[in-house]
Amino acid sequence: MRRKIIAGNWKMNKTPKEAAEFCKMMKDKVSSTQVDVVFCVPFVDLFPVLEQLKGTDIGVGAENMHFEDSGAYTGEISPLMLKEMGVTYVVLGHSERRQYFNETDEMVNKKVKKALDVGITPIMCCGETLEQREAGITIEWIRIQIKCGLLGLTGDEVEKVVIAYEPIWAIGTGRTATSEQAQEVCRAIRQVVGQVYGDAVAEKVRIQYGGSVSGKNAAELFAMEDIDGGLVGGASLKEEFQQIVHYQK
Ligand SMILES: O=C(CO)COP(=O)(O)O
Repeated sequence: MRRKIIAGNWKMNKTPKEAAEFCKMMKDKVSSTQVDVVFCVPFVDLFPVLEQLKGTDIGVGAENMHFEDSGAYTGEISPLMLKEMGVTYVVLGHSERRQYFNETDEMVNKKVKKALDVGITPIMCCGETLEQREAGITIEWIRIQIKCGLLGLTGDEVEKVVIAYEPIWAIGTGRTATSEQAQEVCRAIRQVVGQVYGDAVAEKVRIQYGGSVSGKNAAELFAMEDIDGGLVGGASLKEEFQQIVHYQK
């Protein structure tokens, strides 16, 4: 039985002070023994968030990182920096990074490998555009993203990766994929992992859905067989996040 993982992705929101206040208010409300809960936050918020969440079972993640340990990469943050701070997750290959910062599958693959090497759990994102969905090539596209993102990893490593399926047309639009649409793609992701790394690995890998997840639709989405939780944008910035974490109630 896979343990569900529900992660907030704050994106470029909350100053360090706002981050600390929010965590102080939310930490007891989103503590859960049923599911893994993670806050993925901007780099400058990591310190106050780690401070506030110390002693809780809530994980803290970054929203990106470089694939080198150090070097002449002005403005970048390295995996070793994150590791030393106590960061345990990192979102990689989010569609916003692919779209606005030209991240390629090859870069995502390097970052996923590096995160695993330093002991940070990657949350690797994939997802299709509306045009791709309408052209009927969603599954093909997702299979390519997954195969490229995981290229060169061992089965043991793949088991540790969290995969987030986020249809781009559902992000920040209020237009959630139906639970059947989300399930169909999450199932296809598990199948491709199974084909490349074997069924035992596929059974263990956790696959999240992301895209307008809310307190209202979380229970239905997370009840689907191949959906092991969510990557939550807008609703993770608000008290509503607690309804998502406690979706069973
Ligand atoms: O991109 C997302 C999470 O990474 C989803 O964002 P929303 O929940 O705001 O649609």
